[in-house]
Amino acid sequence: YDWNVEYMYWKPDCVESLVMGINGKFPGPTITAKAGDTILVKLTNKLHTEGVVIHWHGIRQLETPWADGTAAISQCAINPGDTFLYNFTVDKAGTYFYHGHYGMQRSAGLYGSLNVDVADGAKEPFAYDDEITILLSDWWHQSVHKQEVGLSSKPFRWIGEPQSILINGKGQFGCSLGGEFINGSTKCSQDIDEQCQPEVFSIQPKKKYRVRIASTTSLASLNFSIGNHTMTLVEADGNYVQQVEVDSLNIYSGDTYSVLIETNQYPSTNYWISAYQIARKPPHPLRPGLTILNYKPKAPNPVLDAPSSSPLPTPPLWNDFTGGKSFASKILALQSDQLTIPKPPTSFDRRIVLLNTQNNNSGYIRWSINNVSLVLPTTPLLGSLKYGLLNGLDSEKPAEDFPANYDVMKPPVNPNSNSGGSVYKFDYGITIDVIIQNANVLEPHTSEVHPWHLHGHDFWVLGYGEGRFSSESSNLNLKNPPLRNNVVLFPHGWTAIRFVTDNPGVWPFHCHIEPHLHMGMGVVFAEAVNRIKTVPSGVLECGLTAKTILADSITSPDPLGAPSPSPSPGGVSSLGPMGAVNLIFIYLFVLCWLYVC
Ligand SMILES: O=C1O[C@H]([C@@H](O)CO)C(O)=C1O
Repeated sequence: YDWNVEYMYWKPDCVESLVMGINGKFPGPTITAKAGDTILVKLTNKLHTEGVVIHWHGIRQLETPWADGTAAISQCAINPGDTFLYNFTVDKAGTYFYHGHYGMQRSAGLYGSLNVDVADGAKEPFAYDDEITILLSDWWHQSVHKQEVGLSSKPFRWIGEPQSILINGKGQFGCSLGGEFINGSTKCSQDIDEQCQPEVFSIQPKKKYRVRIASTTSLASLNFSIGNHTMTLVEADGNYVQQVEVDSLNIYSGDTYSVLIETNQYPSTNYWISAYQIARKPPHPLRPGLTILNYKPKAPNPVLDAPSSSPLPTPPLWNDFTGGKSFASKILALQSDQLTIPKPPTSFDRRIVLLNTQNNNSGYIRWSINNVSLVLPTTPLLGSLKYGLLNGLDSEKPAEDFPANYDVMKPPVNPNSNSGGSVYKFDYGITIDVIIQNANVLEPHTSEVHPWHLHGHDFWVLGYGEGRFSSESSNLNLKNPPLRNNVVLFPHGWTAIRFVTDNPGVWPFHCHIEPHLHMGMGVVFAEAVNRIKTVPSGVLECGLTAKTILADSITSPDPLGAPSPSPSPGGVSSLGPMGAVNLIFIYLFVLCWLYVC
């Protein structure tokens, strides 16, 4: 793929805004691949004054940790005008997406779908005739730059709830397709702009469809449903799950699912596809993302024909966390004789408890993990760790637990926290348990939902619980825990996950809510960095690593160390031509010295 990232005027929800698009499109193009394929994306930064990177959400980047697309962690941001080549393998079939991972560029619209089919000759554990892809997002009229400044200002300015929920990049602000069914809402007029006309999903009757659904929302958690169509859940985050029938899905930012539907309903009616905001109090009147499922051959005008649809699905109560937990507990690993579904090791080698707190550092509102609010360094951590550049790293070792007397049900007694790069170092081949522990925010009796996402891995979700985690009394599921890369943390509760450190790299683990990560809600796992062999030129030529690489002359032939326009596919050795010359020189010198002695 040859992609240009640029700002464009666009009307995602019928209101003109600046949107970050790819090749003049918003959302970016859908990538469709087969398991085992190599993906090459030549990304040119056409933003005039900002760097850019793209993260391939859910792709583990086996042996290509430098292609994970996290600015200041796995690579230097690509400068305006520069081109960078992402070169990685999609090793496993599933539903994924990609998005910006620098500042709040995901919220600016830098995202698209990434679907991986099974390799030729391989079979999914379910059958379907065709598929549709749905990418959910949320949209603000305030630019992400204003949002970012507000979040780091004193006094703090919160971004508020989204103006619109988008389905495949389209929403309607100030009106609703389902206007007559939503208290206080008005129906959209016919002549809404093409850029915000809902995408109608037209399907053939009497077939089985796979619906791939991913959420790249900045903030919103969503309840997704398709009117009159029961959904059979078959995949979560690129892993097969036990088939279970549901009427709706609770989908948090960073989650992906596949469901199967039978198109067995009366074909002359249209059916609503709806995404209602949950887990945070939504605005009034409700502003769900809406579109329609339509049976061919009748091709509807979505605005005119929406009222002739079956009844609009009713939203759940936004704070129905009991329903949310019941849905989460239905997601279990598929048990299969035909497929090898990895089981978790029965015990762990190291357990890390991560307390999530909201803090007030002299009027600056931050989120912290074990009292450290993540601030990324200017040199990518992959480089500082690989080359042992201590100046690029925090000397402070992050805490593995939090004080026994901390009351997770109350606001913090001391709301102050520290800032830094919270890097946990892991040896190769050990089993890590992480307990993500939620707490009360600064406001009494309040705790929020946080979806946590791990890069470079799938993890087993061992369980969820209320209050403070206790190793004696908290139940963990070792029998059939689902493998995922994203997991919800419920208010005032805990979530336990397990993974094995078998993928050398530097992997962020963070809240997938964009403003929360911006406010420090994450940590970094540095895993067996000594085993990372090659890093192509163009990845680390910034900050302290630029100096090291130049000084050692071990990389880019480009004397300025600027990201090379096209690193060769598969990566080039960090030992560039100059490094080889140096080695020969040292070898000759040692030989002469031995001879003289
Ligand atoms: O990070 C957040 O800040 C606000 C609020 O807690 C303080 O204004 C909010 O709702 C968040 O999720």
